[in-house]
Amino acid sequence: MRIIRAKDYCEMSRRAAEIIASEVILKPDCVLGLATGSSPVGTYDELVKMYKDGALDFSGVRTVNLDEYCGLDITSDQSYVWFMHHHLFDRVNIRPENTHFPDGKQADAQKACAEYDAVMEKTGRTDLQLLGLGPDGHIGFNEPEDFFPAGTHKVALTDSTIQANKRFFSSEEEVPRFAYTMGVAGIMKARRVLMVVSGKSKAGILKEALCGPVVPQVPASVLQLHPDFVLVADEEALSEMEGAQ
Ligand SMILES: N[C@@H]1[C@@H](O)[C@H](O)[C@@H](COP(=O)(O)O)O[C@@H]1O
Repeated sequence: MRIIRAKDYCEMSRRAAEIIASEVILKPDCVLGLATGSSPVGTYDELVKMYKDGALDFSGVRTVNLDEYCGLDITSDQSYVWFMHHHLFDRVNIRPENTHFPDGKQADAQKACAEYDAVMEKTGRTDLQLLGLGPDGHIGFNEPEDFFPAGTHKVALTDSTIQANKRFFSSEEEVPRFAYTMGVAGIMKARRVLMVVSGKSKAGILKEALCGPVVPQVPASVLQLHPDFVLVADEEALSEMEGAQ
């Protein structure tokens, strides 16, 4: 595990974007695993800046996103498809057909999950998987469980996740209760995993995930076992890990 300490959210975003950019420069047809949430927004902004400066070309890049809410139309501004278009895809020269998500509108969960696993299989091994960290230790939407779910699966969101994500909706009732998410095996098979974490509110769960036992009740703890795991976090997020690193 490598830990890159950033002063604040801005520096975290810049450092993470530099790591992603080097991937794209070295392998123009790389597969990027992408994440939603507020943590990677600054990283996407930095990538857009580099693209606009002529330093990055996304025309060969392929992407697989971690997750999608069940039931939301892709035109909904709460869907993760919309999020990715708004924050990254519509601002760079990525080909829309090279971007992939679980199909949140597919009511048949088995079909939706099998289809996404097949898409990932066809796309090939992810070169770099970007992750945020949920307040309960979730990665993607892999919520605390008694086991690590391997493949794409349907999850019931925990109350903590619903509470955390309701800020993006006009009311708590509107937060979808279910999502499709890439499984832990899908995340772990990436050649490199890059996690961005910012703020005091994540300090406790970050320490638990990276310094505590590897248990499925803290899904992010599995990252301790990844051979090329890079954490880019700001001082506030790292504040409880001092001395434990
Ligand atoms: N499914 C996403 C996760 O992939 C993300 O990591 C998490 C943290 O979000 P934030 O970065 O806003 O704290 O939010 C959502 O639940």
